Amino acid sequence: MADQDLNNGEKLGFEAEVSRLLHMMVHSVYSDREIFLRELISNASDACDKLRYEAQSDAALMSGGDFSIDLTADKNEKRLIIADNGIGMNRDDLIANLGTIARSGTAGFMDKLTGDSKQDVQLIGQFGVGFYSVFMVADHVTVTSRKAGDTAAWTWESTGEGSYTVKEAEKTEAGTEITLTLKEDAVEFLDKYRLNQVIKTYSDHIAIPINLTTEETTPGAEGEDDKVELVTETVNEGQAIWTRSKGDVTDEQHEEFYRHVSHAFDSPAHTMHYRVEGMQAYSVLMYIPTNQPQDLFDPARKNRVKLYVKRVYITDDSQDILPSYLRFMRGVVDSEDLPLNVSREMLQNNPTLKRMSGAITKKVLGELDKMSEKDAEKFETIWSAFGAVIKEGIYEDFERRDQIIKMARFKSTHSESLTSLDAYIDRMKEGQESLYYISGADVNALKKSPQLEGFKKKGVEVLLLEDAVDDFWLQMMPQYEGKTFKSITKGGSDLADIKSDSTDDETSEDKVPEGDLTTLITCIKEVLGDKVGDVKTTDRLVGTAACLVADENAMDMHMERLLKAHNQLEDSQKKNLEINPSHDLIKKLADKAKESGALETLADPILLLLDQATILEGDPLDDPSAFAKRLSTSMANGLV
Ligand SMILES: Nc1ncnc2c1ncn2[C@@H]1O[C@H](COP(=O)(O)OP(=O)(O)OP(=O)(O)O)[C@@H](O)[C@H]1O
Repeated sequence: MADQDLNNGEKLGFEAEVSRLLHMMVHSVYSDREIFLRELISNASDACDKLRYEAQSDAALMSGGDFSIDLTADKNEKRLIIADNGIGMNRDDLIANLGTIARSGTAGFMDKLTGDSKQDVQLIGQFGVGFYSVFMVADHVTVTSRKAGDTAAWTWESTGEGSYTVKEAEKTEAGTEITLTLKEDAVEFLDKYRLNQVIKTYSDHIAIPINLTTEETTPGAEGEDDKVELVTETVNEGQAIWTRSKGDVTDEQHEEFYRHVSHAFDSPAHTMHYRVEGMQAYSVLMYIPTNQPQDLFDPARKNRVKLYVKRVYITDDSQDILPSYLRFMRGVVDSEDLPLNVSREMLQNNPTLKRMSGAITKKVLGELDKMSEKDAEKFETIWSAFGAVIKEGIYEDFERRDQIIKMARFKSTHSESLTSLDAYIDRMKEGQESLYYISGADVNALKKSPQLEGFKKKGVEVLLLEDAVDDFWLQMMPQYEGKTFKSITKGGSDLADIKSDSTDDETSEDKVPEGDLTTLITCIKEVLGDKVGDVKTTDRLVGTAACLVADENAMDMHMERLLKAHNQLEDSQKKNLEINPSHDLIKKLADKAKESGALETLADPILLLLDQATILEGDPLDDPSAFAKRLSTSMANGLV
């Protein structure tokens, strides 16, 4: 609710979520309060980048000279001022940016709050809370800003308690000046050495000079007052980190730059820092994160790598720098060849960018490939976080699909660790022609699938595919190294041709004789009618009497479920019921099927057989109450 303030400003309430957040900032004790400075400097640097870009097409916007971030510590007033000559904010920007939760990092933070303030406060480090973190150290904050190109300036002011005011102000140049009146227990952030240390730790990589002005006192001579002077020094290197040579950048600097550039709070799992010269010239400083970024599975599948041209920031929204299946990468690509005045629109289908993108993609995949051989453990960690996304490349990058599938890792019944397809092939059994897999969203459920029983018994390895994308790339790539992928939930799994590990196999088993089986199958078909496609015997079951499988030429059952869930498929295809001729229940049914009146006595048990196979698939029953009745009758009969 807006209302007129005494100073003629407009008083506005924070969005409810912001109030909640600010309450935490004001009242909780967080040990790493110094991060507020990182946030403010990072925002100031982004603001300068934005103005530099805008000024490419409108030089008049650049009225303030070279970019810099200027910090002034005023011990008397207990004030710390952070000023930049970047893009600035108008009144609406101030309200939208400093009155609501607009950024995903802060939203992620809010989502994770538990209500236990001790626990919650630790999340600040993991998610960051942007500008609002200033209220950990300041009890009063003013932000005076003038947007480049505007003449009006505005001051935003708050104590972090429920509301803020916005009023017109005077400011001679575009940019933003933030004044923090520090809390009693935060005056350490006025000390030159402390400020130096914080800036060096978190912001050394910032490509704009960060100047620090502090008061320096020199003792006066006998009878004279001490001399107090203002001293300004530039604290950071001020050189874009990606233009430094590889050996000059420490791990800590990479970590800080990664956090700045990706707005993330984990550490990079892998760093790629290199420069290309020749036909094309560009620098790359990219990171593979440790944790999955929040927007990883957003349908927009957006890239976040920032594009610079000759050190000038252009965009972080170019979908042409890397293919979507590498959208987890974070960092910077700085081209020497693109024109400086390139507009974001011009980047689409730009041949220079395309060539660069192709080369960078090749390099990323090459690096992953190398890592998969030389540092399997690190590769598996990265694959576990991003494999599901990289596999999209098998589906959509025809040129690199072979390379991606070769490096892909999968869960399997062989062991707890991941396997490559090459390693799977090395372990294939004599007589095994296909690469067997089962797909579904939950690996633990997959491991219990009845269809696996026969494979386990024969020691035949089955890949457990748990990512939705698996069903899609399998359509594009039905074979690997001349071997066909076969779903074990489909017919034709030809287990009989594979030599078994165990000796107590097939022969010793007393199965239902062929003739009796034929009678039983006829009976089952009669009872089930068109509820199933076909009824067959199978050797894929051991402890289970019957299961449902898709026809050999039909769509895999998991794929069908996925498509139905997305309304892309209406009718399911009929499944085949496969029965286990070694199972006691099937033996008993086969005996009964020979008697007269079998159709009537076996109707309920046969329907139950189908019901339980349906339940095992995790599918709902068509008629649960009929199932309950059948089950009760059967149990009652059994108990007599
Ligand atoms: N010095 C500044 N100059 C211009 N705009 C600013 C400045 N500081 C903040 N802003 C604006 O306020 C917004 C919110 O800032 P905040 O630090 O809360 O989050 P953020 O910077 O968007 O996210 P992150 O902290 O992940 O970088 C920024 O996106 C920016 O638009």
